[in-house]
Amino acid sequence: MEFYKYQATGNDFIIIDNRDQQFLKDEKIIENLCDRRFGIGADGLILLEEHDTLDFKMVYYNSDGKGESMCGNGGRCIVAFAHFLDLFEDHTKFEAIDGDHQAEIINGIVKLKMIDVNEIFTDEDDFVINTGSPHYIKFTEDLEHFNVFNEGSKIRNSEKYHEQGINVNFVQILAADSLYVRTYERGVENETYSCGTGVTAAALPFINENKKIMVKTIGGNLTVYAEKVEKSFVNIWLEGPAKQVFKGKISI
Ligand SMILES: N[C@@H](CCC[C@H](N)C(=O)O)C(=O)O
Repeated sequence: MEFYKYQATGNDFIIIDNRDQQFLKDEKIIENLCDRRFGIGADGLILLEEHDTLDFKMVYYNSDGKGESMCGNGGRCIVAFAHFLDLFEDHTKFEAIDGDHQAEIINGIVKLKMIDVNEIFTDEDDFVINTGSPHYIKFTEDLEHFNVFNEGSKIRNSEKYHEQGINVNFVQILAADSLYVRTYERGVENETYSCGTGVTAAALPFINENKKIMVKTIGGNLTVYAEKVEKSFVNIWLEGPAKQVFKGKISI
């Protein structure tokens, strides 16, 4: 079976064209394929499937083989893959676990429309925001020297969150429209180089008259656009590079 490897600001994914439904959706197989020592290695695995009315369907799994949430960087990668497969010209619409998404691609830069966010919850001094996947947002200083793995896994495995899990984003404010974000991802159970839904969640509290927030991650830069309408955030777009890295054959 043929697979492709894509990365979007260092968040990396195995992508398989599953329009023929040949891929066996088995948690252990997906976990093994994503293993960086015994498999191909990736933060997640994504299947591109047929859709009745839209260009395609995205089926996402974290590297632990479980798939219960949306992946923003994975969404941008599958748009680049669908473009590579000639499924659309420059604008597309596809279905993911959290609903339908519009996207566009220009010169390898993918802009993905995210779901509307109707509420920002607080947890002590921190925020909890669902952008298709659940995110804990904690502000910190000197993020470069911060222990994201230790502090992130503490919150993710805390009594309040351990059952459902949560992605934990540490955010340093660089300017009114510029952030640095590092994320401990549930389902990878480690820090990843970037998390699209996490970057989006981190940017939303900064959206007011300012509709564009630049976000630095370990793997590169992303831009979040959104509009605030009363307590809700609408017209949310995540923009950044998404790239095919290689292709190969799975021998299982
Ligand atoms: N890397 C992703 C987020 C993937 C989902 C997350 N790990 C979860 O389980 O909620 C992104 O770019 O959004």
